[in-house]
Amino acid sequence: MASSAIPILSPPGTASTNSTTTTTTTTTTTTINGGDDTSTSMSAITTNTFSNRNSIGAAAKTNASNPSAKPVSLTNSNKARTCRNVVIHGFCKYEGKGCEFNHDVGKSSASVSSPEISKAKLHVNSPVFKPSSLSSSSVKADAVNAPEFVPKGSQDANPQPGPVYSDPRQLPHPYVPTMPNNLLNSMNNLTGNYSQFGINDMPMPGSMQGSYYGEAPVNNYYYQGSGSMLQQPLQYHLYNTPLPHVSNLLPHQKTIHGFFISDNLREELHRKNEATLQTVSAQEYGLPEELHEYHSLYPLDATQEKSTEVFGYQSSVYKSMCSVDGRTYCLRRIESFRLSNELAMQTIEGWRRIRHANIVSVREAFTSKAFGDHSLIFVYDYHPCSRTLYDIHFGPQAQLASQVVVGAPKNTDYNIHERVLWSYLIQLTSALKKMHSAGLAARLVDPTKILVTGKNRIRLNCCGIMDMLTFDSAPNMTLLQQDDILNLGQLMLTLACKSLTASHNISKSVDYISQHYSQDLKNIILFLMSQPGPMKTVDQIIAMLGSRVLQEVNDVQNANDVLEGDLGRELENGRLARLLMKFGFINERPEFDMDPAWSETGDRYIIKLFRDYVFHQVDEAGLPVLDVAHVLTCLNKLDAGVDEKIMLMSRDELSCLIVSYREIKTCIESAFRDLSKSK
Ligand SMILES: Nc1ncnc2c1ncn2[C@@H]1O[C@H](COP(=O)(O)OP(=O)(O)OP(=O)(O)O)[C@@H](O)[C@H]1O
Repeated sequence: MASSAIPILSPPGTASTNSTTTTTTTTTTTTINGGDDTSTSMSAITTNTFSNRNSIGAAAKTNASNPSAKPVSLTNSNKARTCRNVVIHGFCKYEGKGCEFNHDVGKSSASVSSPEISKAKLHVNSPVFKPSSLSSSSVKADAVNAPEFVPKGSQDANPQPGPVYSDPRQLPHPYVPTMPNNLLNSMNNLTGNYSQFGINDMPMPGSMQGSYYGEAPVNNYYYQGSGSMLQQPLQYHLYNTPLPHVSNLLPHQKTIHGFFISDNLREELHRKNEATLQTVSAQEYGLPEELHEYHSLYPLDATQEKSTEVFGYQSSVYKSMCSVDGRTYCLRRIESFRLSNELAMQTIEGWRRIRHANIVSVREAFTSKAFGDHSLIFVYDYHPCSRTLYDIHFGPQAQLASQVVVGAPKNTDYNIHERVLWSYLIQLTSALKKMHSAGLAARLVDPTKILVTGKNRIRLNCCGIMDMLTFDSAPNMTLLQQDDILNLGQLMLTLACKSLTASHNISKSVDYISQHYSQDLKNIILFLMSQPGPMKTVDQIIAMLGSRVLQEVNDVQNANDVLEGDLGRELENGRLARLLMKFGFINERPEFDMDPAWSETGDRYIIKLFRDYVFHQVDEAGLPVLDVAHVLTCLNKLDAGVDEKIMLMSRDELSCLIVSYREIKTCIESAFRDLSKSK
């Protein structure tokens, strides 16, 4: 969608009402409930006809000034009055078929130029008429069952010919949808584009359905038609950010984006869902169909190259689905490793108990021959779309960025921002604290084994692997914990200097840090890398972090507030979704309680008319009006049960009801209660 800024006239009370009193002066009003419309919750107005079904938003007049209004019968005196259909729509389809009003508007210049007509433009967002004298309590059933008006003499075999408009300017303004043209166009475009995404167009079966080997299906997606579609498209960009020329709205106006979570977050969540659901053909990729309790393996390694640097063995990583709990996990396979001592398996138990925000949780470990060799498999929590710290700061993209800024002055984009470095340090220290307190050691504080699972959000990965791989050598845990601290220092040095070889020349690296970062950061890195004398502990690091921890807590809480705001907006949408579900349960239900007409009678009839009002409006050409803002506004008002009144029109255009959102809400609740009681 190129642009989806929809100015919405809100809040309800601020809408102008000038068109409401002027469009209704010729309406023949019939008050259903004995004429006592001050105590009537809903007025049913029966007119000779309202053409252009559901072009609602025009106001209807109730006889508010006359509380004891009685039904008015049509008499010959009406011949002197201009037919309202002609006034609103330019023609009356009952003209010559019994409609008694005057259709000879062409000769009456007053009726053409009257303010009545100029203000009678029907409009989805037109403010609705809110009669001051009508109270709203509940809808009387007899209002719904009120007899429909049938014009006298409609069966007349010799209808009088009505006036013919020779000059189109005499016709009143046609209905103009309120949706901005650009939105309408973009919606049309979208519809067109999505029609291209038929299953037949996607040559995916049996092949990888993702962008795993960087074949850039994303480009295909954005440049549709320029290549084959490899990826099931997601509606990431269904709501683009508003274009500048439509985003300068008045304070009381809202864009469509105001109703939903931010684009970035929505896209990120979509991407994560997509990544979690991606599959490949096991046969094609030489993967086992099943591995212990896991199936649907999907390789996560970005390259085919397998290094033995970290573990001493080749390893590979897969996403997979657990057949026991249906969840997605990450499997790390240590290839060609034969477990000689069964006791080594017990080392994983300590790790299974660790739950920490900066540690990728370990689920279990097992051996398998499913790959045709002796493999050791570790199962971890799966974090979709995560990348390693190495990828982010030393991967091809980061290198490209560094080339641009070679020789750049202090604190340019080339260096990692100091606040990010402190954040990493605090998170990793927190993870180490948890492990060391549990008598464990990370043993892998390495940029390739630290996952970045969100913005500056890191987690230590691959915990427990080294314990099992080196079980026989019975390593000393105290020394391993000292190594963790040393490795943390080296990692920070590497990141601060943005160089993988920073630890080869420590004095030069420290010089670089003192030039580009604060004294505090340099001191803490030096402490981490210093020889233990006698022993360094994580608590000492925490003491040195000092007030930086407070800064981190503040940042985290701010981020939390933003997410809570987004959650709040989705909560609103959740309410609307529930309303729509209730509509679905009630509307067009073929039968309930032995009554085939249940969904068409009583309260349900009003609900049906309201559904038409919200979703089935048409413009003057009979084309559907697809105004998302109108739908959202109506549903929000319905959910809130506001007293604002709207006019609902029957599909045969012979009768209409004036009813408040509060009353419709009561109808829905009552109908839904009936349905749920029947269970
Ligand atoms: N728990 C996990 N959840 C989700 N994705 C993961 C998880 N662990 C690893 N990955 C993904 O798998 C990819 C490969 O991980 P791996 O640890 O093998 O990194 P690597 O850089 O390839 O290291 P090595 O050179 O040792 O193979 C990572 O980039 C990451 O996207």
